[in-house]
Amino acid sequence: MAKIAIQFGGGNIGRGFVAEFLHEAGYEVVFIDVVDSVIDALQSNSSYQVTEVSEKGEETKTVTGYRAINSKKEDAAVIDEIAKADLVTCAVGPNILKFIAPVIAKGIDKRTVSKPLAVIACENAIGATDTLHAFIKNNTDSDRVESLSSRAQFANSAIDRIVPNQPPNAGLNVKIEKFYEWVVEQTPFGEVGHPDIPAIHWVDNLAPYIERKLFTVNTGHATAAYYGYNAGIDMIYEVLANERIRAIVKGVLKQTAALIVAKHGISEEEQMVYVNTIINRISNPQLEDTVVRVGRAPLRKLSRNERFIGPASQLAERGLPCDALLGSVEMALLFQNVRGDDESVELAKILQELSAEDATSKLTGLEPTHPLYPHVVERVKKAQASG
Ligand SMILES: NC(=O)c1ccc[n+]([C@@H]2O[C@H](COP(=O)([O-])OP(=O)(O)OC[C@H]3O[C@@H](n4cnc5c(N)ncnc54)[C@H](O)[C@@H]3O)[C@@H](O)[C@H]2O)c1
Ligand SMILES: O=P(O)(O)OC[C@@H](O)[C@@H](O)[C@H](O)[C@H](O)CO
Repeated sequence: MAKIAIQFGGGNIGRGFVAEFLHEAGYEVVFIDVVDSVIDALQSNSSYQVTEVSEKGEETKTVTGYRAINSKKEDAAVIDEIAKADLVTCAVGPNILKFIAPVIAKGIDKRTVSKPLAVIACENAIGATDTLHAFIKNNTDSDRVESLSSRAQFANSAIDRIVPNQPPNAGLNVKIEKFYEWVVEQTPFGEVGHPDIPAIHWVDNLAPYIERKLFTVNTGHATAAYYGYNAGIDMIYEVLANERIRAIVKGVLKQTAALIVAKHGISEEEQMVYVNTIINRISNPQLEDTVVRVGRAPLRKLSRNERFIGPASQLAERGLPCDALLGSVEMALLFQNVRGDDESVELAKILQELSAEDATSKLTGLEPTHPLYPHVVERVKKAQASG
C-alpha cells in the first residue's frame, strides 16, 4: 500500500517542490487547499509537469497519483485522511499555520494507527513546525495534550528552491530552478526513525541551516526586491543586473555572513562561496521572478526574527556593523500600498498613524532598550517623512 502524505497548500512550493519529492519517494500526495480553482484543476488533471531549469538546460518531470480536497468545504474528509496518513507537510505561508492547525489537530486526535504521524512544515520561517505544533496543542483537548506525542512527531525544516509565480496559462505546471535544499531535523523521530524521503538532508541541529538560508537567500532576495521596487524595476534578475543595487545586496550579505560565521562556526571562505552561489541564483533571468512576489508581506519580513531585524539585532548585540541591513529595512518600509498585498496597505497605515517609536515597536517587536532600536526609529522617521 502506498504511503500517504497530506500536503496543505497546492501552490508554487506545494506542487513544485514538496509534492515532486514526495511523489518520487513513493507517497500518494493528497493536496489540501482552500482555493476552488486550485482544487478543481488538481481534481480534473491526473498529472502535471515540473520543469527544472539550470544552466545546462531544462528537465521536465511528471507528477502523478495525487488527490485533492478543499478543506473549506470538506473538512471531515481532511480529518479522516490525516487520521490514516503517514506524513503531513504544508507550504501555505507562516501566517496561515494557525488556520490549518484545527483540522490537523482533529485528524491527529482521531488516529488509531500505532505509528505516529510525521509533521513537517515547509515554510520560510525559523521554527515553523514548532509554531504549527503550538497551534495544534491549543486545538487539542487538554486531557489529550500529554499523549499527543504518541500520535504525532514534529520536525522543523529549512526549504530552499526559487519558485516564481507562474504565468496564468501554465495551469498546474511549474517552472523552477533545478537547485534545491530540503533540510529537516531527525531527532524528533527518535526510535521510530524519520520518514524515507531521499530528497531530504536529515540533521540533528537545524539552526545553522535555517539561519544561513533565511539570512542569506531571503535577506539578499528581499533586499533586491525592495531596492528594485523603489527604483521602479519589475524583475528580480533586472535588479541584480543593476551594478549599484548588486553592490548593495553584496554589502548586506557581507554583514549577515559575519553573523553566520561568528555564530555557527562556518568558515568565512565557505560562507562567501555560499553567498556568491546565492547571488548567481537570484540573478538567473530564466526564473522571471518579480519584485512584488519576493517583497510580498512586508510586515512578516520586518518582524523580529525575520530576514532583516533577525540578523541586524544579533549583529548589534555583538557590536558588529548592521548599517547595510538598516538600508534594506528603510527600503522595505517604502513597500506600501502594493496591489494585491494586504500587508503593504497595513504598513502604510501604521506609518501614517503611529509615532516613529510606536511604529518601530509594532513592526519589529524590538524593545526600546535594544541597541538596534534607535537606528530603526531613525529609518522609520525617514520613511514617514518621504511618505
Ligand atoms: N516560492 C518560493 O520560491 C519559496 C521557496 C521556499 C519556501 N517558500 C515558502 O513556501 C510557502 C508557500 O509559498 P508559495 O510560494 O508556494 O506560495 P503560494 O501562494 O504559491 O502557495 C500557497 C498556497 O497555500 C494555499 N492556502 C492558503 N491558505 C490555505 C489554507 N488555510 N489551507 C490550505 N491551503 C491554503 C493557497 O491557496 C496557495 O495555493 C511560504 O512559506 C514561502 O515562504 C517559498
Ligand atoms: O516566500 P517569502 O515571502 O518568505 O520570500 C520570498 C522569496 O524570497 C522566497 O520565496 C524565495 O524564493 C525562496 O525562499 C527561495 O528558497
